Amino acid sequence: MSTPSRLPKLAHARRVVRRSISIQSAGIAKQVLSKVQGKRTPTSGQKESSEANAALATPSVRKPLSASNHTASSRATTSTSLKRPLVTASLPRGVPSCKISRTVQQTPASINQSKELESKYKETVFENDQLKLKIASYEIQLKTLQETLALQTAQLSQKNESLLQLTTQLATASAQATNSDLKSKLLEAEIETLQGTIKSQSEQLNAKNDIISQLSTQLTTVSSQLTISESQHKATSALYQKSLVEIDDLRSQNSRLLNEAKEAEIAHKKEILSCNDRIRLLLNEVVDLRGRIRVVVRLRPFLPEESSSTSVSHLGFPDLRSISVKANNKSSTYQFQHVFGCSSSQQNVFGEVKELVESVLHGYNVAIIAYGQTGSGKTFTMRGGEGEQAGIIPRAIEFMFETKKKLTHLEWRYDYSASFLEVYNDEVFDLLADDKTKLKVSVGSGQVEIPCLKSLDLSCPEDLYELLAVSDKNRSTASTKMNSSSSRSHAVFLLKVTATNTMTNQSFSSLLSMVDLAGSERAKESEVEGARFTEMTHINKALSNLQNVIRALLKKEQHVPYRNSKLTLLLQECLGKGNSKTLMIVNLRPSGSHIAETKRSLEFAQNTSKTTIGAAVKTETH
Ligand SMILES: Nc1ncnc2c1ncn2[C@@H]1O[C@H](COP(=O)(O)OP(=O)(O)OP(=O)(O)O)[C@@H](O)[C@H]1O
Repeated sequence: MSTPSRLPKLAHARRVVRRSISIQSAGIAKQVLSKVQGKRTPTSGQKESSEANAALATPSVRKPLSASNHTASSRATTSTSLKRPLVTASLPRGVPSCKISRTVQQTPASINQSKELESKYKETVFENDQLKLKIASYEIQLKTLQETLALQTAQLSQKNESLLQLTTQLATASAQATNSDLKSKLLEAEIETLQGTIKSQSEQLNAKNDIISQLSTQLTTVSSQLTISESQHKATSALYQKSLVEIDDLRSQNSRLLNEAKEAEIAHKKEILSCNDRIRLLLNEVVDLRGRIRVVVRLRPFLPEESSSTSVSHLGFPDLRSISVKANNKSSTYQFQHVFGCSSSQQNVFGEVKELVESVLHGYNVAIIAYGQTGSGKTFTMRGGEGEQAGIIPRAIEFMFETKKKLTHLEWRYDYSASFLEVYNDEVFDLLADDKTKLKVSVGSGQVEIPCLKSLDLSCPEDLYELLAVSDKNRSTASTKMNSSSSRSHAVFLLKVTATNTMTNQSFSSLLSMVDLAGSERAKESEVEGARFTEMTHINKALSNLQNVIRALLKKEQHVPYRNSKLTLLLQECLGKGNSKTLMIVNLRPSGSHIAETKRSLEFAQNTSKTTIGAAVKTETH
């Protein structure tokens, strides 16, 4: 802050300079006046008046000079008034004193006065010279002062510049201060916002604190509960440990009991199995007692289209095992294992067959053969329709799967696989194959072998229907006078059974053949010719050969002519060989118009079962 302190000094310097200039100027003016007076020799009144005029003619120096001038003037006046008398009052204004002196008469007084004036003049000249010297000295001083003034002016302008710079800096500083003000206002606003935030957060904090205090209370409650629970837990743990020991004891007891139970179960199963085996043997004996080749008869009902001739007066049913035929006033009665009348259901028929199917599950080979003239119901009996109309084949399969399930607990495992073939014109064809190619049949080591025959595993009863759907498409049928959809071939369904017992390591395989023979009819009655006649010839030849085989078996002949036809060759394993059992179902038409063929069928059936126990006995009455 040097500037403000310097400013008064500077003003003071200026005043000093101005005063000195005024004084000097006043001095100079005096000198000039004196020179002029010196030339004109003014009177004191004129001199005073000139001084006054000069003082008045110089307005710039009038005022500052007034004091000093007054002093000088009064000094001059005083000196004048002391040294000479005042005559100016008697002189008119503007009249020079010299002129007065010339006009005045020179007297001694005036000479003295003149001498006095002369000495005064000399004094005045001297004073004038003194003044000139003073003026010269003042001029030098003035010059010095001017130089000083110039120097000080330059310094002053420098200082002014500095002052300006300082002013600029001051302005900058003040702008910065304004900026700072703005910033501070912003900060204030920010602070205000922050204060608001702090306030809301404080409120939240308070709310949270409330929650915390509530939680603390809860925690205290829970802690006390926990303490109680811990003590309970300790008590429970002790109980648990005790229980664990008891459980271990029980476990060991349990495993011991389990082992005992297992052993008992095995023993029990073994006992059941041996019982089962005994039952099987007994069953087999019963089956054998009924005859290894058994025959049942089934009379089908009249069909809707046969309603005009519904009389069965030519047939008689003395009991469940007998049937009588009246022809040409001659009545013949035939006895069989069973005779099923028109009203017998598919289930009734299967009831007779079931024990043989069971024999297959016991390891015996079985053949179930449907025999009869065309249209007598062979296919219906073997295949049947849907639901209650289902025939022997689907029912046998169903029964086998049921039995398989039942025997699982005795550790028996059964696997079934099926083939379906037909013998047409003494050639064998696979009914499950895509193309109809002849199959070769050979017998090696007592077993029938058909190399390319398809065999499908049955995992459930439903698999059978897929198989039958395929075979139905391939079966050889034709429309004849006797049957609109007559089977022109012998259809043979083969079911191979493989059984193993994991407990006893027993295993066996057996075969169930279910045969739907082609219709046995006379050429004359069927009125067939050409290809149909050839078919019929082959059909009858095969049936006749079947009869021959059965006869040979009945007579226990050494040679059984199985090889005489493909049908008997195929069926030999189930037909008479080993422990095989055969059931023949002889189907009859109810109409009296087929009485001759009915009699022939009954004759054929009688011959097949003649020598077995319980076999049909032919009795004739007249
Ligand atoms: N027990 C029965 N109950 C009702 N209808 C039957 C019965 N037996 C057979 N039929 C019907 O009689 C007709 C002929 O039967 P099926 O075709 O089974 O004779 P088939 O002996 O097989 O003849 P073919 O030897 O010519 O093939 C069919 O329409 C069949 O539905």
